[in-house]
Parts: sequence; C-alpha cells; structure tokens
Amino acid sequence: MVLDAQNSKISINGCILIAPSELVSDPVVSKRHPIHHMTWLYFLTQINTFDVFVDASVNCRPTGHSSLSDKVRVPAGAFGHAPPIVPRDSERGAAPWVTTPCAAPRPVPAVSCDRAPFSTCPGTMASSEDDGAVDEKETNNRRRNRGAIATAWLTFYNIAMTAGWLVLAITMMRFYLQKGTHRGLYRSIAKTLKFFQTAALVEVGHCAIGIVRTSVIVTGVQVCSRIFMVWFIASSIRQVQSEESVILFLVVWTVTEISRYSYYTFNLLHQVPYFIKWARYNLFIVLYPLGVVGELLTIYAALPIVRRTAMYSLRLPNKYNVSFDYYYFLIIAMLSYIPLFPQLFFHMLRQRRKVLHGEQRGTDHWSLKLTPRQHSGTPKSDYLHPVETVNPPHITASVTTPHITASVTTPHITASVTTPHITASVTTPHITASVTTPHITASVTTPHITASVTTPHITASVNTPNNKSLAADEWRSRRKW
Ligand SMILES: CCCCCCCCCCCCC/C=C/C(=O)SCCNC(=O)CCNC(=O)[C@H](O)C(C)(C)COP(=O)(O)OP(=O)(O)OC[C@H]1O[C@@H](n2cnc3c(N)ncnc32)[C@H](O)[C@@H]1OP(=O)(O)O
Repeated sequence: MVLDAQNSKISINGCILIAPSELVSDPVVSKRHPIHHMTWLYFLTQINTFDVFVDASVNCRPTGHSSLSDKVRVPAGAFGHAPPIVPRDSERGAAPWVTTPCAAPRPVPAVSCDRAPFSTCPGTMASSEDDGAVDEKETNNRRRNRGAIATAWLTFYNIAMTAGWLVLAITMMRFYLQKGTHRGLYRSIAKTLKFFQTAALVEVGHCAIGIVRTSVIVTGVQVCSRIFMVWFIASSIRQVQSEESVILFLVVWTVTEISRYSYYTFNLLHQVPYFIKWARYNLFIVLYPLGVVGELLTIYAALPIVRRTAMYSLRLPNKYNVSFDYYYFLIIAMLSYIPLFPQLFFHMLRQRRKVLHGEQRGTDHWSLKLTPRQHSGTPKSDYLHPVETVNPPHITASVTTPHITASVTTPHITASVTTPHITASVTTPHITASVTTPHITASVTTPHITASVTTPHITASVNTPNNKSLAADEWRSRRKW
C-alpha cells in the first residue's frame, strides 16, 4: 500500500483510491468519510521531531464521533514487536530517513495512546459505516488484546464445537439411512444437541470478556433463541419432535455450525480455505431464513399442546400471586422474530460484505503512532498525516508528509521510504533492496546475487555465483556483496 497525501491517493494492491481533497486538507484532527470503506485516520505532528512506531492500536474502528484516545491501547507485545520507522535527521525532508522495518524491530512501548506524550491519538475517528452492533463491540476495551492463552482456548473451543456438530451431522445421516424416517431422530441426538448447543453460551462469555470481536447482544440473541428452541420447545414437548420442521432447523443449524466453527478455527490459524469462508458467508443467505421457518413452524406446532397441557404456566390464584402463561409467551416469542431476525440477518450481510468484499471490518487495527524524539524540540503540529489502519496480522502501515512517504507491509515484508532526495525500499524474504539518491543508485538482489552500484563516477555490477560480471567506468576496488 502506498499513501500519497499530497496527491490524495492511496494505492492498495495496485488499486488506487482517491481521497477527496477536503479530507486531506482538513485541519481537524480526524474526520469521518467513507472512501471505498477505508478508514482514514488523521493526526497532526511534525514528522522530524518524532520517532514513528507502527503500533498495535486496537479497536481503532471508528464509531464516528468518539475519541480515539479512549479507544486505543497499545498492548505491550500483544502483536509481537512492531517495526519502527525512524527518522534520523532533524532536517525535515532534506536528509535521509532510515527505515529498519525488517532488521531491528523495536518493542512497542506499552503506553496507552491517551497517555503517551505527543502521541498521535486523534480527537475523533472516521467510519465507513455505522453499525449499532459494531459500536457496541467497539466500546469494549477488553477485547482489544487477545493473548496466546485466549487464542489457544478459542482454537480448542472451535475445534470441539466443529467436532460436536460433525458428530450430530453423522448421527442424523446414519439414523435416516438406517431407519428411513425422521421419526425418532430427535431423540437419538437430543443429548448431544443439548450439550453442544448449550456450550454455545460460552460464546456470549467470549464476547463479554472481549476475546472475540462480536457483539454480546447479537450473539446473545442468537444463542439464547437456539437454546430456548432446544430446551423449552423440542426437548420439552415430545409431540413436536417428529415434526418435519424440527428436522429442518436441525439440518440448517448443523450445516451452519460446521461451517461457522471451522471458519473460526481456520481463521485463528490464519489459513482459511476459500470454500470454508465462502460457505460461512454465503450459506446463511438461504439457511438463516430456512432455520427461522423451521423454528417458527415448530413453535407453532407446539402452541396447541402448550395450551392443552398448560405447561410452564402459572395460573392465579397461587401463593406467589403471579400468573404466567407459556402459551402467550410463545406467541410473543414468535412475534419477536419479526424485529430481531432482520437485525441478525443484516448483521450477517454486513459481515459478509466486509469479509468477502474486503470492506473495513474493523476493530483491531494497526496504526502509526508518534512519540517525540529525545533530542527534538517542541513539536509543531503543522502537518497532516493520513494513516490507514488495517487488521493485523496483515499489517500495512504508512505515513506521508509533504516531504516523506513511508510504508511498511508485512508479513511478506515490503518497506519503502521516499524523500525528495532518497528512495529506498526493502523486500523480503527473497531479498531485494535498493537505494537511490541523486548521486547514488544501489541495489542488491539475493539469493542468486545481483548487485549494482552507480554513481556519477562509478558503475559496477556483480552477478554471482555462476555468472560473475563486472562493469566499471572507474572501479576502484572489488567488493564482496
Ligand atoms: C428467551 C427466548 C427468546 C426467543 C426470542 C427469539 C427471537 C430471536 C429471533 C432471531 C432468531 C434467529 C434464529 C436463528 C436461526 C438460525 O441460526 S438458522 C441457521 C443459520 N444461522 C446463521 O447462519 C447465523 C449463525 N449465527 C452467527 O453467525 C452468529 O451467531 C452471529 C452472532 C450472528 C455472528 O456474528 P459475528 O460473530 O459478529 O460474525 P462473524 O463474522 O462470525 O465473527 C466476527 C469476528 O469474531 C470472530 N469470532 C466470532 N466468534 C468466534 C469464535 N468462536 N472463535 C474465534 N473467533 C470468533 C470472527 O472470527 C470474526 O473475527 P475477525 O475475522 O477477526 O473479524
């Protein structure tokens, strides 16, 4: 990614997005604007007075009006060591910067953004879209930092849940193939279903303690409605167990959960096969409505039985002087699908857009953070620097001043710095490095080494190991590259 503030351009993977000029020149620290759903973050600083660190700034996903300073915490080592970009010269724009993103990473200082002196915490952040559910998740600071233990636990949990739902799928298929009917199927899987569906309550806990970036409310509604179906409808009312609608929602849930939990597992391992991702974010378009139909038909089938048996109901007079009619409760539950289901469905559509179409997903981001250099004077806030924030671990960071453009991309590291006088870039693992100044052009390429240097007086090149060639106008000394 290259960010060019002067020309209001951001280029990602060859795709160039143009930022509106008012965005770039806006003197306000940050501003909300949807540029192809990218999040832009602005900060003011004088670049040469700062060391610039690429920091993990988590939950930077904007809510539009809230202060970043209460949203950013730099967890020490939370994402490993972040690569620094260090300006070495006090002459802004005139002299070289040295970028060391690959060679000598510095630890990220464990300073929260709002406490860091001269930190680049902007006053507000921008958002590409509003999302009530997402807002809610963003206000939870604790989810910003998922440690190794939490990741290990989530991996274990998701593998176990995938396995559980796979067992359910196999059991259902075997039952149907052996018996040729769905009657009795529910009973054959009831225990396993109750166990694994109830275990989904843990997910609400995950959201609450912040180790997954999901809304407690959205997850809570989803999980509770399922648990309600399992415990208070299907398992409690035997007569409905042989309804086709029960099989409908069971099959739908099973397919959904296998793809969902396997997606989460692969996602945690950073290796998601495309078909899993595709299944996770496409199947729901059909399965969600089908599941709701299955659930609603099942509750509907339960209504006469509930009315006849007055189960779970409390009629007056009683010693508590409270009345509760489960029949009407079920009717209210059915009605509550009308406002709630669309919200869940549209939440999933938004997630789909973000994941499959690369829109800003955001909660945990990487951004640039500036800390004052020790020898520098008082910083002047006379430059506007846009920073693009992205989700780790596919880190992309950049900073642009009128004189300097710098960017870092990992894990397959690409780093580059451009000043009026110097252009430098590093690319690894198949190393390509080059430096260009008005007087010197140098480049190195390995492992099959090719090296060259050009100055006004010298042109030299070396190719090894098989092909050693040398060309020199004035070749003073042989160098080992
Ligand atoms: C008391 C009785 C009341 C009754 C009233 C009832 C009314 C209810 C009305 C609603 C009825 C709903 C009925 C449901 C029917 C069905 O389920 S039918 C089957 C089809 N269903 C689905 O496809 C939806 C399945 N459900 C979900 O996907 C979730 O529940 C969700 C909460 C809606 C998912 O949203 P969310 O988690 O926000 O999206 P994701 O994209 O999946 O994840 C976001 C990020 O969080 C990470 N993450 C989440 N969970 C985990 C995890 N377990 N482990 C690891 N990571 C996790 C995920 O990876 C994402 O992270 P990033 O990729 O880094 O962003």
